[in-house]
Amino acid sequence: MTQLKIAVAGASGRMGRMLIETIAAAPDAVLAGALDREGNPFIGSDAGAFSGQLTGVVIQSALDKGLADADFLIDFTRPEGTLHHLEYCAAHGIKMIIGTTGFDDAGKAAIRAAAEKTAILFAPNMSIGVNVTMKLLEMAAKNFSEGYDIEIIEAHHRHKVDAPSGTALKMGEVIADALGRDLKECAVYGREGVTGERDPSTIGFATVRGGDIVGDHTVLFAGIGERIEISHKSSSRVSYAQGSLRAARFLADKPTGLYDMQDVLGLKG
Ligand SMILES: NC(=O)C1=CN([C@@H]2O[C@H](COP(=O)(O)OP(=O)(O)OC[C@H]3O[C@@H](n4cnc5c(N)ncnc54)[C@H](OP(=O)(O)O)[C@@H]3O)[C@@H](O)[C@H]2O)C=CC1
Ligand SMILES: O=C(O)C1=N[C@H](C(=O)O)C[C@H](O)C1
Repeated sequence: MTQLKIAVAGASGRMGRMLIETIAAAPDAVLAGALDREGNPFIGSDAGAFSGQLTGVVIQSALDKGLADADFLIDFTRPEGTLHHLEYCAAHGIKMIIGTTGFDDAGKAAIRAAAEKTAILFAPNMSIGVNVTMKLLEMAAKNFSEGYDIEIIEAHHRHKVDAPSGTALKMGEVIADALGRDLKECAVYGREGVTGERDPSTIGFATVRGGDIVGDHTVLFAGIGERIEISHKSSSRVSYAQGSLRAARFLADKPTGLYDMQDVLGLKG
């Protein structure tokens, strides 16, 4: 069996650690490198030290060392980190699975441009459950286009730095597209003070941050006499890591191009 040679960026982070454990347990993948940024206290440590299962792969800050043996980079870091790695991967034909959230429009454009040089899978949520939920939302939105107010509520752990979550924003885009609206024009991010009555053409977002919540998303369609809630709740980061490995398998025979988890799951169209 050909082994997928995968490096992990943000190796000491919450997702990095989970990815390293998941790769170690996968029969068709091998950890081929580990990255963290300069100054990170774990540079020079074995990437498996957190789980007590040594990998023989040392966490590096230099991209040429950390990526020397890798065909794939799985990146769950921060936008500035991912964009730095992106340039190197595009130049060296290393395929990327990008889970980082919080990109601005210029960051997203850089990812699109890099996908002309290498294969990239970019998704704000790698879990199978969330991506199937996206499809349910598309179907629901088409049927609740009149008379239902749409609100997206998300909750995450106290360490999360971006809001609303990338998943909530993607849910908003899927719903807006299904309704023929532009999310940039109809999104309302939080409310305070005398807001006036709700504009029915808007899609509202509410953010909760606290404790160790892994990631909860609910879309509320509130009508007269009834309301419908479509929810997904993550109880472990393992679903994101397993989805990322599935994404690497999907990219294995793709030389270039930009994909998302809907492509992996055959849910497009
Ligand atoms: N798509 C998906 O399915 C999921 C996406 N995410 C997203 O993944 C990202 C990471 O989440 P999480 O693991 O919880 O975060 P953590 O803060 O736990 O980990 C981030 C890692 O990236 C490193 N890092 C931070 N800034 C840079 C940089 N500029 N260059 C290189 N490395 C950097 C950190 O190093 P240091 O400690 O030195 O700062 C750390 O090792 C977030 O954007 C989150 O929203 C999370 C879960 C699922
Ligand atoms: O930061 C997190 O933890 C998560 N981030 C992603 C997002 O912003 O949607 C995915 C997941 O919800 C966990």
